[in-house]
Amino acid sequence: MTSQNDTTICIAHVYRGSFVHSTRSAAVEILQDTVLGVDRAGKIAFIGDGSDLDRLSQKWGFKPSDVKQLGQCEFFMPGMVDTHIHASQYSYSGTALDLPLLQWLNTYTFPVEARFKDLSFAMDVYTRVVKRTLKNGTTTACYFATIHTDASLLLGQIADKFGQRALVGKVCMDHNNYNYKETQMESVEETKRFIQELLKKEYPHVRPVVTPRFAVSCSSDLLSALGEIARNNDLHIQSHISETKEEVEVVKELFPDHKSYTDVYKKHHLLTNKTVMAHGCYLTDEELKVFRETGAAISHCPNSNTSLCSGILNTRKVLQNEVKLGLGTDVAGGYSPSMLDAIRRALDSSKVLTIQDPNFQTLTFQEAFRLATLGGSEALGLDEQIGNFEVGKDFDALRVNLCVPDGPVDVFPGDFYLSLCVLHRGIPTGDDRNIVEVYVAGRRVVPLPEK
Ligand SMILES: Nc1nc2[nH]cnc2c(=O)[nH]1
Ligand SMILES: [Zn+2]
Repeated sequence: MTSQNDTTICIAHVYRGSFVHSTRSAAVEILQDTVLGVDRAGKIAFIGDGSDLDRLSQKWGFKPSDVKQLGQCEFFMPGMVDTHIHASQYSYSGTALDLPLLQWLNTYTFPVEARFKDLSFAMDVYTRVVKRTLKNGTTTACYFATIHTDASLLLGQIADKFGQRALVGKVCMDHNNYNYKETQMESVEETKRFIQELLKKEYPHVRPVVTPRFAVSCSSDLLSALGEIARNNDLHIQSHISETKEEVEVVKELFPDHKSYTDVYKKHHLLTNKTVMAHGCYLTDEELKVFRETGAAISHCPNSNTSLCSGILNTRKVLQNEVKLGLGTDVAGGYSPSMLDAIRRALDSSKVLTIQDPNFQTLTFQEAFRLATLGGSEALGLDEQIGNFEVGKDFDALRVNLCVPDGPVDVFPGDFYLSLCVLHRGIPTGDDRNIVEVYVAGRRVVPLPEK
């Protein structure tokens, strides 16, 4: 269907049914019997009431018979935003979780990442991780690749091919015990080449992100150079911060002239309103204040935090400090590529804090849902474009069916009307089988192409 109305917006698709999303004022809002139109550019052109269909069809120039009606057990929710995932670690996810972070990196991670010099290995792993995360409803991923420029460019190409929205980072590190590193000059030059070549491709939904691995593996000169590259090109920045106590101590020794771990990144111009830092388990109130002032965001990676015994992020404190917060899978420190898992782990880890202190205000299910969608879009500075169903935003959406044959969720007759209760049941028990279609900027990307 391609209809053109008098304002020359061409409507490509119209859906009718239940929609659930977060807004600035409501952690979860359920829109029953709603009609949503998507234009040819993949943007949401209108949202209206089902009872108003005739008027909407005249105004927007579509035929009521072209409307795609959702089933009784179905609803649309916004695509999920994974604010921190290592595409290059996907091949060993679910294994090698028996060491603390710094040993884990040297023992398992760096040897695997070193293999990405081989583009055929990179092609295999990156193709699988993009397909797997899309099937699990990740419409936007903020990826770490490896130090290899050409393999990192390949990740961008694969995300574009399968239609995933992605920030892709060529990892930078010039300081490390293991033989997986670059010189400072190589790191800077290759980062510039990566940015230039990725931008030259003009992929509509794939952008480069400046990626110092973390302060432990970067010299001060490299951090400064990367801060400057990000500023000169108005780019996103991603890294890790305060994931474990041991790491915080190492950073203190490496950067004795800095007030805190946060101060290291701030002084090197790496904390901006386009920065997302993973973990942050041990950030002090003073450091959180710096995050708020700079507009930098935190990616909460609960699966990884428990799998590597790193720590527990106090999400309530982060939210109370008005620091932007999203969720990340942190594959392969986190063993699951699924953002539904990230929602569940965020709730679990918050409950552990309540067990330790009954006065701790546990994260609600609704808040966790928001972190995975609108919160993630805010953390990546993409909330003008994605994150919920608002007119003018891109239609990044998941069509969820709670009653798929042989699916993991049992829906009872009284549940058919979409309610918070049904949603509440679907999130803890549902999985990728329930995500029957995935859309990025209006394009259907799941089911995946056959070949
Ligand atoms: N979880 C995790 N933390 C890191 N800190 C520096 N590099 C990494 C990594 O690859 N994974
Ligand atoms: Zn990470």
